[in-house]
Amino acid sequence: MKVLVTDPIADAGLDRLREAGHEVETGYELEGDALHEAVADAHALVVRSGTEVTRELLESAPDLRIVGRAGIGVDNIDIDAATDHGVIVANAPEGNVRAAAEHTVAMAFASARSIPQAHSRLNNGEWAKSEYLGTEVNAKTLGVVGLGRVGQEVAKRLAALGMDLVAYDPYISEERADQLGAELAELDSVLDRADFLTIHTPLTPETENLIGEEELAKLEGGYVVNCARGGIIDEPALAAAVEDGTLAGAALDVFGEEPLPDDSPLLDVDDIIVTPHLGASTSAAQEHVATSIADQVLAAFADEPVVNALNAPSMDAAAFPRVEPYIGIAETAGEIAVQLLDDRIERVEIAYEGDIADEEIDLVTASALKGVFKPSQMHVNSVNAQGVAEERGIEVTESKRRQSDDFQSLVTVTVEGETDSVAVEGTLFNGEDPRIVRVDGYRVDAIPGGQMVIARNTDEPGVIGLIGSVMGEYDINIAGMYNARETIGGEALTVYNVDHEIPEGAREKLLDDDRIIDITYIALDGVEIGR
Ligand SMILES: NC(=O)C1=CN([C@@H]2O[C@H](COP(=O)(O)OP(=O)(O)OC[C@H]3O[C@@H](n4cnc5c(N)ncnc54)[C@H](O)[C@@H]3O)[C@@H](O)[C@H]2O)C=CC1
Ligand SMILES: O=C(O)C(=O)COP(=O)(O)O
Repeated sequence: MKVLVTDPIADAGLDRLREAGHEVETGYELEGDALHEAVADAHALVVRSGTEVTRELLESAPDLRIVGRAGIGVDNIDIDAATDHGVIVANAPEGNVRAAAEHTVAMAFASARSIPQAHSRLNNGEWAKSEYLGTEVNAKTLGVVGLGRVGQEVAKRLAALGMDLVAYDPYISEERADQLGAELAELDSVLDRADFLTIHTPLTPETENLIGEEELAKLEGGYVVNCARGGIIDEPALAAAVEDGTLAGAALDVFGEEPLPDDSPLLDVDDIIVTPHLGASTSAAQEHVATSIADQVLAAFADEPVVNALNAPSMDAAAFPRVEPYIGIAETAGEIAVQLLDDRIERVEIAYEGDIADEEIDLVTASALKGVFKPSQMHVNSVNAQGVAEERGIEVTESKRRQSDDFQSLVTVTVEGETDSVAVEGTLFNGEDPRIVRVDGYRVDAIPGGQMVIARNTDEPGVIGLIGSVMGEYDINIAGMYNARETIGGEALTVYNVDHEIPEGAREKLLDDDRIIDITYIALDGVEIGR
């Protein structure tokens, strides 16, 4: 597989991918057409904040399985477009949290004590001691906007340095805030009370320009630190507020446009200090995020759950082995059911009975849908299966029942149209052998894999012989056969596991016989998740 890495990541991550046998191409300067060309045959794309992963870029990458963000923020990735293309997007949400929090604390101090300004004066030979009178953080109030992972780490550190905490975050529980000793309040109240305001939300449509001229005015006399994302604070308004003395200072690590252009108004103001998006740039953080993303790329290649997938079902690694066999069973059941349906598909129901009902089954459901859509040749996988169903107006339901009448666990995929409905049931024998045990009401015992032929025929002597001899004529070896019937002389269904594809000629020959109602050939490639 080819992994294209377009922003610098730690060698530990690159090595992990290479050691697993993959081709790793680094292209840190790639832009425009060169970037589109490089991604054209990539199976994974690894980025940081420097690469815009747009819909157009994803369209240039037909083989792409995963975009790995070696860091937290994914505002540079069009996740909806990735989902539409069946591409997993995963980030590394933990590895750089402490680095970002420490940088925030450093920036708060640097701003409050004018460290960069004083340093620069001294480098110029000026001993400007009398010009710098700083502010202590002790006994001041820290306003935190976004009390998530980074915000909490900042809050803990600055609380330990004597600050009172007040936070604005509509999506965090009162209980969690209490544990941190933070009071939750509305944004206006946080702005009124804070001496230092620190931003830690992601950049989203909701947070874009969250802090504008009016908000900055409420913070009068205070300091602003932004180590989250440019675009959350209105930059011209911030430059003006610091310039005219409404604010004491600002410290910024992130900007609306990166790299920060030379003519940015932020660069002309002495009390605004800046760093070039360094929050995550420590060796420990970089090593951690690079290896985390490498592991997730490898998981995606191996069709295993991707732990920090943002647009695909993910699952606890310990539970995966218990669920994995059902992923293949459900896909097969979906594929068989839809091919036997004599109708336009309107609903899919996936029913879980027995032990499997206690597990996280999102991946299994996605896989059943993948099977349902497979014969349509659409590019459907566990990432976009739900979306494809929705787009097509196909209703998807799941049901769970702890008891199972005959099996330890049973997964039933039912596809329904206006007038027809077909259910296919699968289970694991002895906890390890996957079996399809019922097809459209007929009890069978078929191995879900390889190539299968499902014959529906009238139940009368000679039909099985006929099918056998036509298969023989076309050199098709039968590996297994499971026959079931409704009533004597009624309709029968036979599942054949075969070693070769059924040529159209054989199918037609069989269908020419009145006793054969239908012949469905299904080539199954077994468990294949993520693609
Ligand atoms: N400067 C740098 O190098 C780094 C920057 N970051 C930035 O920091 C951001 C936050 O990272 P984490 O704390 O790990 O994310 P997180 O998801 O753990 O926390 C974000 C918090 O913001 C809150 N939030 C969301 N919308 C909000 C709104 N409209 N108003 C108030 N609160 C809102 C959420 O409820 C959540 O608690 C990232 O999205 C990234 O953009 C992260 C790491 C390094
Ligand atoms: O992890 C994040 O969200 C960051 O902002 C870090 O960005 P970077 O990986 O240094 O480009």
